[in-house]
Amino acid sequence: MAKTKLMDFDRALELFEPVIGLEVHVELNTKTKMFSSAPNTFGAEPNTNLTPVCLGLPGSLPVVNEQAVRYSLSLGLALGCEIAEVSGFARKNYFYPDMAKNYQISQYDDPIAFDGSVEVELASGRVVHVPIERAHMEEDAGKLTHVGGSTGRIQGAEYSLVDYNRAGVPLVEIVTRPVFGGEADTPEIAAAYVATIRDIVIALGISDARMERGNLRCDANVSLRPRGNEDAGMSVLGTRTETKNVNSLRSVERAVRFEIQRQAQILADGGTITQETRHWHEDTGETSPGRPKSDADDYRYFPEPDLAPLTPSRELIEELRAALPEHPTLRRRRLREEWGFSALEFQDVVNAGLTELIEATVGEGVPPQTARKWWTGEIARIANERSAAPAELITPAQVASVVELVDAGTLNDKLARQVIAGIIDGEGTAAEIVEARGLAIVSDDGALIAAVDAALAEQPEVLAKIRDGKVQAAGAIIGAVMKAMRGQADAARVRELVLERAGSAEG
Ligand SMILES: Nc1ncnc2c1ncn2[C@@H]1O[C@H](COP(=O)(O)OP(=O)(O)OP(=O)(O)O)[C@@H](O)[C@H]1O
Ligand SMILES: [Mg+2]
Ligand SMILES: [Mg+2]
Repeated sequence: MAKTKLMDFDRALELFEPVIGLEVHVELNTKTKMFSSAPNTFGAEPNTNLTPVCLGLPGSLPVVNEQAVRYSLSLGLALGCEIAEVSGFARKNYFYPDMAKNYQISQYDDPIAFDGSVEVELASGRVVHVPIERAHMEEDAGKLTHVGGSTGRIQGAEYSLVDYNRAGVPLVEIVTRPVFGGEADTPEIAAAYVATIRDIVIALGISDARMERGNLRCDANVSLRPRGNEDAGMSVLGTRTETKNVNSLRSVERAVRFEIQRQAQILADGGTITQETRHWHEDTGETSPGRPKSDADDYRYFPEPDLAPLTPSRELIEELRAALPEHPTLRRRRLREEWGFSALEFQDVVNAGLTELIEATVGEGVPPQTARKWWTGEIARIANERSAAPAELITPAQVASVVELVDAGTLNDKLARQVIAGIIDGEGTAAEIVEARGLAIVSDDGALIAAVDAALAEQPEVLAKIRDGKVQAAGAIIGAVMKAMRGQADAARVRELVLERAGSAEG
């Protein structure tokens, strides 16, 4: 495939203002599906999580999942949306083999939540408010696997397999209004917005939110308009493309950036943008055309006759509002300040998914920087080595018990690492491991002095240097003593003793 002609990104921004709109689909982690009692679990044998409702078999009737409604209401509230007093379901009619019913139950002109705003913080610290048009409930379709052929798509495949386990899984689609005002950071805004949605649904506990599993998927709409229209708002918008199902944060950023550069080149060459869906290719970093799509796509929406409208009570809404968790962006800002971490330190913690563990460890009385050091250091290293999650290896209380022994002078950091390894291997409590492995620091000066004297006697040239006032030479002796003590000594105390004994040793 010929490489797509792209305009330099900075040049594209000189000529055009990028406008983006994001549609995020969130799969809810309810026990059962949106309209049936079929289990909502990932990874089951294909076509086993099914009831007649999932397949739309004649005579089957959908029933709304109450948990899914509560989750959707909570999400709507967390997005700062208004909640509709009455909202209904509608049939969106189209044919595709991943959908046995030939229609998807969705919401159309009366979504459950609308008119919200999400605060998004960029790496630079800039805060952007992304306006939310609507969040509506719908059901997921099944999953197709195309076999043979080279496109990975239904066209050209030898045959395709269909798994309806996902058909009927509850979804919320969150749709933004067009986002203006991004410049060089428009691609980053897109990724940071999706990250914030992910954080919100995780904080709410309503979705597993694993993008690689498709629990959270983003369609990225991008258009450009010539400079000079910045104040025109919605009245002058360029033609958009919609890149479908982008499934990582990095890909969202790359796909938006790519579309800006691609569209800019076409427009600058006097061409026009085709309104279409596009596919993102992780390997080449490019998008390719999908199907043409007009705003007037006629899905023949009509009210779902088998479902009554949703009329959540004021009491329920207020109950859910009161139970909302702290907004993840605000929570992060608060924790960062409370812990006194640098932006980089904090970002590392967030990226490693260690925020909650560090918070719990601090709750056990460990200073934040100490908690950070152990979780991002030794524990993360072992977790990585064993492809395990840190939380599965050791608890915050266990980490605190090790830190306590360090503070008490029983352990130094090196010994503490061995104790942590012992805890992870199930050898017992920190105290038991110190006892069983004989790990405690030797605080008996008698044993230390003997080791220091022996090391000084072995390296008379170093001894002479120390006596000449070259104190930095003591490092060699300290090292030898620490080695002789198998690390079980307090290095600061050893240093004191080395200087003391060198001064008094007879030459
Ligand atoms: N000219 C434009 N440039 C960039 N974004 C746009 C433009 N026009 C609309 N958008 C954004 O595109 C998204 C359109 O999503 P919406 O769900 O409303 O419709 P759709 O993509 O036509 O339908 P479907 O849900 O079937 O994909 C919204 O986020 C909207 O803000
Ligand atoms: Mg949409
Ligand atoms: Mg769309």
